[in-house]
Amino acid sequence: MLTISDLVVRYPKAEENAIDHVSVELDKGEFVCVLGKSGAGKSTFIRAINRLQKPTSGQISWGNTELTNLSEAKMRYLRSDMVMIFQHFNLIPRMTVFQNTLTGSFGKRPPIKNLLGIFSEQEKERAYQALKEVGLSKFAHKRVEDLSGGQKQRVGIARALMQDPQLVLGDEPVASLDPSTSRTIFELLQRIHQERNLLTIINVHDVHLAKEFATRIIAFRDGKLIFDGKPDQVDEHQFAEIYQ
Ligand SMILES: Nc1ncnc2c1ncn2[C@@H]1O[C@H](COP(=O)(O)OP(=O)(O)OP(=O)(O)O)[C@@H](O)[C@H]1O
Repeated sequence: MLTISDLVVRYPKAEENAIDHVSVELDKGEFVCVLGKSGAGKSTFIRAINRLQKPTSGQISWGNTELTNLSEAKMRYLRSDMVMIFQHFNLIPRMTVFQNTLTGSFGKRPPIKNLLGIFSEQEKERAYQALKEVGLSKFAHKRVEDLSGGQKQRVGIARALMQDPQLVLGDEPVASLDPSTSRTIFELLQRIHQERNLLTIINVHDVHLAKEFATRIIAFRDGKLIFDGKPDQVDEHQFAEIYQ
């Protein structure tokens, strides 16, 4: 269970809170899509959960662990429970698909092994397995820079699977992809979500995708949580409220 209590994020020198006293509980098994117009606070919300953005006040708890005051070392370990899938993939373009996937195991290994690039047979096997899961086995030894956007995002997902995550965060993971590829990526995320019984939280601009794939939708406006409900409750009236 992810429990967010009275969360505030204010950026330095900003006059308004980017996240303004938000409380919400999200549970395993839920596929949550986060809606809101540009600047509403979606990305800040997602980034505060894994502390890429430090909260100004309030609490975020994952299970029994309170995240907001955790030391960086402990957070680093815990973060490996959580994975982030980014809009621009955050891959290393000149490295192969396989090498990029292996980097997903970094969080739980001694830094020296990461630095030297030493991986066990078991880790390599897991990377091949992750690539199989996202349908990229054939591309394992291709350089990432030679892939399409959708394929790159699959590498991002394979890298995430290497961490054996409990919580998947997506910061607009399909914003750079065409509609058909976006749908395929959502199908993949949904399959992984269901097979592993995860908590998945994804920012998305496309309301149709959110309504089709989410089990729950939350929406922000000016940093405030203004909607929390089932996808079929996002009707024309709600749509106008969210995007006005
Ligand atoms: N690094 C930053 N420094 C200062 N202000 C920021 C920073 N990042 C975001 N903001 C501000 O915080 C608010 C929320 O931004 P955020 O990126 O979370 O919105 P968003 O809903 O994800 O928008 P988009 O859909 O355009 O990505 C906005 O007013 C934005 O200008």
